[in-house]
Amino acid sequence: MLIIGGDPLVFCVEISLVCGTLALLWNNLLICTISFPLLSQMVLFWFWPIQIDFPPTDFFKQIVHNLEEFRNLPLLKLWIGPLPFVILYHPDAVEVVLNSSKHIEKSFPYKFLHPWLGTGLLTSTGDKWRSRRKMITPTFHFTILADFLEVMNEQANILVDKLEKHVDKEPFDCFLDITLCALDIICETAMGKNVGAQNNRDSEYVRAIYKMSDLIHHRQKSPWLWSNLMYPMFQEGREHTRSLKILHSFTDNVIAEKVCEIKNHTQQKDDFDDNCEQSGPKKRRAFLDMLLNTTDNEGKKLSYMDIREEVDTFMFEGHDTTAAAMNWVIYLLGCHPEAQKKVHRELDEVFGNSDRPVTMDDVKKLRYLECVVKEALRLFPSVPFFARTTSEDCHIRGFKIPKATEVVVVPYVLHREPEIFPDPEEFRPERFFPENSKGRHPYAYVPFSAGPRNCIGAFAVVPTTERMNLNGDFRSLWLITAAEQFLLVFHISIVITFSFFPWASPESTLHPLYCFPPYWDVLHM
Ligand code: HEM
Repeated sequence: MLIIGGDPLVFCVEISLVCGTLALLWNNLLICTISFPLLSQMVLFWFWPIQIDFPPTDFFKQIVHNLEEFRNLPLLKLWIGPLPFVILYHPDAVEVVLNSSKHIEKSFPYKFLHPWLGTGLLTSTGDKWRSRRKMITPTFHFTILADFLEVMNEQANILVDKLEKHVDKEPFDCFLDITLCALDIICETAMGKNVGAQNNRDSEYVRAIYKMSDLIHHRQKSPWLWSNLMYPMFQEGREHTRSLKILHSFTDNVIAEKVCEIKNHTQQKDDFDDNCEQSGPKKRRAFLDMLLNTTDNEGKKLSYMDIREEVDTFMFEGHDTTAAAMNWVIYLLGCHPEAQKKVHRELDEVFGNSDRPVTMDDVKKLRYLECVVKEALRLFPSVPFFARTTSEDCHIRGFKIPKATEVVVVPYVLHREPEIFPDPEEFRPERFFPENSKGRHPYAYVPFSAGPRNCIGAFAVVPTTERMNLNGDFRSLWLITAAEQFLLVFHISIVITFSFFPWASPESTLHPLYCFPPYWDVLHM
């Protein structure tokens, strides 16, 4: 009945979950792995190609729905096509994987990022990942981030000017405006190139980034698109090749320009040094400048392809996540006028009537706003799930998980554990006040992942990964993460502007026309 009347994936997921659960109750994950895949695969392979093409919203909604239903079970397993995934949604389970320096290998679906991102920091593994992480970490030093603040201020001003045009007018969808602002910031900080996406939303590069993200997401959940040989035969595969060309030639040009610029600059500096003392305005350095100068332990520089894969990785990881988070923060403040009022009060205390640029000191003083950002990332983590392949046998919540198992951490569900976050669906920034976060399980809140392979954007101002794991234990605002700073600066501008809007005033809530990242919206219907 379910197959005929409903969605075959739901049916398969449910069969797998029930079977998996029974096997787990018998305390033997392997029985489950061996006994049931045939049934699930048969159904999936017969029906998937016809019916799995439902929107990403439904796909995610189904997974979350099932996890909520079985939350009280120690572990769950989900089949995606021929692949079984062990799902982790309890802090003890998440800790085993994230805290380990062994389980650093990314899961199979990350392979579809390789044509675009190569094996950069996000997708690499083993020694390559270790040495890259060591090389790149210093470029996220606090002082370097302070330089980037200037770019954030400039771009945030452009955004505010755009938003001001809507004051006292009809409600509108601000999702794209905010996303383009995030994109401009990452382009300038990562590559030192102003792409002007905010003023030209139709740029070929911008369109290619979005197309590529959609294509990869779709391919990850469509087993018939997995073969590299077959993929180009599909319309999607051809679009993939086209977008890839645009993205790579853009990065190629930027790197070539940069190399040229550095050569000229070195030449000019040598000539200049020969004649007199150096003076003039300080040149802003981008992540790319640093990559071009970075060396490994043996003093070897990164190759051209190494640099390109890292620039592409940071372009992708650095803007999508922050854009989603900013949008959610604004939405939640619009829905919670009391919290919005408090943010306003705090901004007034720090800025008064001034419209000067935001400084690092200002950011440190905005304690309530920081809690708002954290609570938004709890409810709507920008990376709602991420996955690893286990590198050795391990034990999770009493079960033996064999080497090479695909495991998925689902922060969206983890962050809703009612024993740790009572009334989990409620937006309560107070949860992150220092006095309320004492003693919280260190792996109960992981919007930036955690452990040695956490988000490098979050790692920046925290001296050790272990300290970063103490999520919620932010005794000093020096521990604000890089990614959060990025969000806060935007946020200040946005809140100021939005306060002019009748529908976002403390007395009202955001208009329903407001649009969200696609994978979340149906969850509230
Ligand atoms: C709200 C903002 C952000 C959130 C919520 C976030 C979240 C995450 C998460 C969950 C991961 C782990 C992904 C996985 O294991 O597959 C990750 C990894 C990563 N993030 Fe972020 N991120 C944010 C901003 C940034 C920014 C601004 C940058 C760079 C400018 C960045 C660069 C990276 C990189 C390079 C990795 C891979 C790290 C590694 O594997 O060693 N992220 N991020």
